[in-house]
Amino acid sequence: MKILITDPIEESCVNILKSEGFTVDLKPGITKDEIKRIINDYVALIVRSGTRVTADIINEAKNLKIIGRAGAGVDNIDVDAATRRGIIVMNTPGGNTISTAEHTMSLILALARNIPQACEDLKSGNWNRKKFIGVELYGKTIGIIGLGRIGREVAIRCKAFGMNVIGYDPVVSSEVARKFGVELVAELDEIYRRSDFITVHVPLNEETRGMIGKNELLKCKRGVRIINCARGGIIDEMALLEAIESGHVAGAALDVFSEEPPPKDHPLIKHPKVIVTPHLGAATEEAQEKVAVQIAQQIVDALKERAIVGAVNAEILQLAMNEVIKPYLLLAEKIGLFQAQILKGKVKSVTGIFVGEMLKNSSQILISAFLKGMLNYLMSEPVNYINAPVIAREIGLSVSEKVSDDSGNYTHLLRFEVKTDKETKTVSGTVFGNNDIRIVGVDEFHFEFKPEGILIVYSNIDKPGMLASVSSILARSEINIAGLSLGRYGVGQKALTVMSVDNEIPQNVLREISSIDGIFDVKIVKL
Ligand SMILES: NC(=O)C1=CN([C@@H]2O[C@H](COP(=O)(O)OP(=O)(O)OC[C@H]3O[C@@H](n4cnc5c(N)ncnc54)[C@H](O)[C@@H]3O)[C@@H](O)[C@H]2O)C=CC1
Ligand SMILES: O=C(O)C(=O)COP(=O)(O)O
Repeated sequence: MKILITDPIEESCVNILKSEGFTVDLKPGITKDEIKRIINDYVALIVRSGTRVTADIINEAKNLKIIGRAGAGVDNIDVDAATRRGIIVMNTPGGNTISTAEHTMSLILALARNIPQACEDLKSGNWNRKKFIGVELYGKTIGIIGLGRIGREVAIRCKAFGMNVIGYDPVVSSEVARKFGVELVAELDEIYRRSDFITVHVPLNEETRGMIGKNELLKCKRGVRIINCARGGIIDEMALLEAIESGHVAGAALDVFSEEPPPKDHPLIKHPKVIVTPHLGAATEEAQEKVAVQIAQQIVDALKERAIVGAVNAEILQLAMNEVIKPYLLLAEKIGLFQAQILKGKVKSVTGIFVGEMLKNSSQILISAFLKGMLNYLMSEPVNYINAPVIAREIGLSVSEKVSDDSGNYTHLLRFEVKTDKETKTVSGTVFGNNDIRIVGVDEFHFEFKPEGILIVYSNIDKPGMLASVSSILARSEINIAGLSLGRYGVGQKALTVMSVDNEIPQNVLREISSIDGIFDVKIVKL
């Protein structure tokens, strides 16, 4: 199996992958066209922020299973396109947290004391002590937007400088924020209104793109200093330039830019009140070693199906590695495949009904497993746990779940109800022992059969001779019956028969069985 790496990465990443038996092609600086030309050969792609993994690359990658980001931000990867194709996207959060927090502190201090400007001035032969008078951090208020891994480490360090730290993050509680010395505010406006320094530590996404623009900057205190060590594009660059030129913003420190590398004559970068670094937040020996090792180990674990760590679009996959859940996933998939082959009409909706705490807690992945089984049969493109819900949505399938206490005496029971434009069909199953999967109900009929191999499924009137007629046709064609399961209402009423056979059923045999009086809806099901 081959792995492609398209950005510079520490050697330890390559060494780990090779020691686990993978072939690794390290091609930093490779062009997009070249990636598109060769990507089909690879099962995994590893990038940093330099490679834009766009939908057109992803669509060429027929064998790709994982896109690994050696770092935190995945905004350079089209995660939706990857999910649609069933490709895992994973990052290595935490590996570069400290380095980025320390870089943020370096920028805050450098900005407060005009260090880059003073350094450049002195190197060009001047001795200007007055020109570079700065401000103290002590006693100033810093507003931290985004109190995740990096935001929190920045908060701890700002506290050590005697700053008053306020923060905004919709998913963090006041209690948690207080542990890091942060006063949580309810509105971003309060950050703008109160802060002497503002630093952003949020991911770049549709919600955060341009979140600090002209209006937000106007809400800030006059003389505010702004730091961006997260992503270019979160702060509107032109609005920031205008606010600095007008004197409303005293200065900015930027590690990241909306276009990287930025254009040569970027007016914001050239501005004397702006200090810049070329995306160096994670550029330390320690961070690079950590993210290189982490991404290599995560990819090995995922490709060898040992564990899924760091997946940003497939959190539920971790459950698929759980030995107790595994047989239920196989069962759900087989029920999906079974339903797809016996249903009449166009599928409109699927409802998963779960009995037992363990199954209720795993409902999402069980539904994905069912959809995987059903959609792989109905559609020509490959469907897996990751893209199954997306594809279901695309084709207008309504998917829901219910919990049930109607266990039919089973501790754990899965039931999938599928509605088409012609009928509703419900199939249930359970697992005996550790991994003996069984279908135990089809509609109102109770059964017990193993969902595997070739099955003949038919409805019939429950009267003498039905089974003998079918078995004599099969015997004549030298088809061996391996198992039999009958479900019926009562004598003389409608019944359902599931017969497992050892050989393929030729069309003429199928026609002959279908023509028996009292037998109808004959289906061959392959599981
Ligand atoms: N300059 C550099 O080299 C580096 C930059 N980064 C950037 O920093 C970002 C943050 O990294 P981590 O702290 O590790 O991520 P994280 O996921 O631990 O934290 C992000 C936080 O932002 C919060 N958030 C999301 N949307 C928000 C919004 N609209 N308003 C306020 N808060 C919001 C989240 O709730 C979360 O707590 C990354 O996404 C990446 O883009 C990360 C590492 C290095
Ligand atoms: O991890 C992140 O989000 C970063 O921005 C670091 O980027 P890099 O891996 O240094 O290109």
